[in-house]
Amino acid sequence: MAPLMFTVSTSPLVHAHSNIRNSVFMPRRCFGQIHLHTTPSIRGCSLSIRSTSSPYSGFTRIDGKKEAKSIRDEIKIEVSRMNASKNVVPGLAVILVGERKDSASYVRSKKKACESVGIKSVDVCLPEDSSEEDVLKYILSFNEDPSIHGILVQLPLPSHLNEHNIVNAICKEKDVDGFHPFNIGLLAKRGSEPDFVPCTPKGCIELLHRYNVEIEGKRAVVIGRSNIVGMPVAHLLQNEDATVTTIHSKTRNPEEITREADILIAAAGQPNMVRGSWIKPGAVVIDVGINHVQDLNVPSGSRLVGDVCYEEARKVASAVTPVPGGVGPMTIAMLLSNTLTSAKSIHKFQ
Ligand SMILES: NC(=O)C1=CN([C@@H]2O[C@H](COP(=O)(O)OP(=O)(O)OC[C@H]3O[C@@H](n4cnc5c(N)ncnc54)[C@H](OP(=O)(O)O)[C@@H]3O)[C@@H](O)[C@H]2O)C=CC1
Ligand SMILES: Nc1nc(=O)c2c([nH]1)NC[C@@H]1CN(c3ccc(C(=O)N[C@@H](CCC(=O)O)C(=O)O)cc3)C=[N+]21
Repeated sequence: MAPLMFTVSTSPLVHAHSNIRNSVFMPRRCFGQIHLHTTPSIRGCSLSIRSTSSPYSGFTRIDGKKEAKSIRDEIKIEVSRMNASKNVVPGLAVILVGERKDSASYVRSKKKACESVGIKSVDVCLPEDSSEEDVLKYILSFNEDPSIHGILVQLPLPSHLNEHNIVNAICKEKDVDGFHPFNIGLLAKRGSEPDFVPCTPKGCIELLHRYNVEIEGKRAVVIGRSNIVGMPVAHLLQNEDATVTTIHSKTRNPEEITREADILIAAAGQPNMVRGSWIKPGAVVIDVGINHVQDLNVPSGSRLVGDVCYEEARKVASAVTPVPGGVGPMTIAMLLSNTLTSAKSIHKFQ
């Protein structure tokens, strides 16, 4: 079979000149080309065995942790430049309702990330049985607070609360999650750009850009259609001229569709759902899934895995994001980026 051509760079030098101010919507120059070949299909997801060999020598592990650090470094410089010029510190308010451990852990990570770049973070932790009015009271007060430039309500909310009413109450100028219908509408509308793009989808596209993955004209398949990840990432890919197919829980024979994908984004919340045999040889795979699975070999008794069986995927794909260390850190970096953008826009600082 003739080798396929795909533009993924393996050189770390290509990451050196990123610019957070316009990086997400700006197509990047493609540096290297990798010649791909087919590999035999692989059965059985080797969950606990770390294989070191890959039949595809040009395989790239997409390092979200490293890219997120580099983005944070750029944001830190911008935050201090703004502070020096305008005497303004960007402020992010995070509202957490209830006691979900994973949500509390994400909120801690966000706080730590804010501190690392000089963004002020304000956390409000409300009890599980809070009423809609309780939550709305905080949102309306942050909407008016000039020291707050971004507001995030950690999802999922307890089931008695109406997510729609709560998310819509965040003023669109401070909607750093990009979940407000105004921003989602602009994302979906041709020829327009939202003020804020949801952080996880933005992080996925940013990784593709930073690794010089060509999107235009490619076949992209997104597994999942949620408001947080699947739907917005499909719009972003389409806005970059990919031909996009979305897979959801009612899709029949999903593996027949994923095998056509040059770019595969998995966001279903199903541990190791995407096997090696689901992947087109040479495809770029972005694993958004965050799943805790039991592992009695580790002291905590559980382990984090994605939606993609990484050990199989690395033998077929040209590039894959790991979990942890892939999309997750990028999500938080994009939240910081959106908060900085908001502060700059509110204070008219370029
Ligand atoms: N790394 C990060 O930064 C982030 C990670 N996540 C993780 O990403 C994953 C998805 O999150 P989120 O979008 O919020 O999840 P949701 O549960 O809201 O949505 C899951 C989507 O996947 C679809 N789906 C579920 N099971 C299957 C299946 N077997 N086959 C095909 N499609 C399926 C659902 O279909 P249907 O619409 O038909 O129900 C739905 O559209 C989770 O693991 C979550 O923890 C989420 C946000 C950020
Ligand atoms: N309003 C709102 N906005 C969100 O963006 C939002 C949300 N609600 N609810 C939950 C999901 C999930 N999410 C993650 C953020 C960071 C990591 C992350 O940093 N993960 C690390 C590992 C973390 C760990 O070890 O548990 C990694 O993948 O390397 C994961 C998931 C944001 N979400």
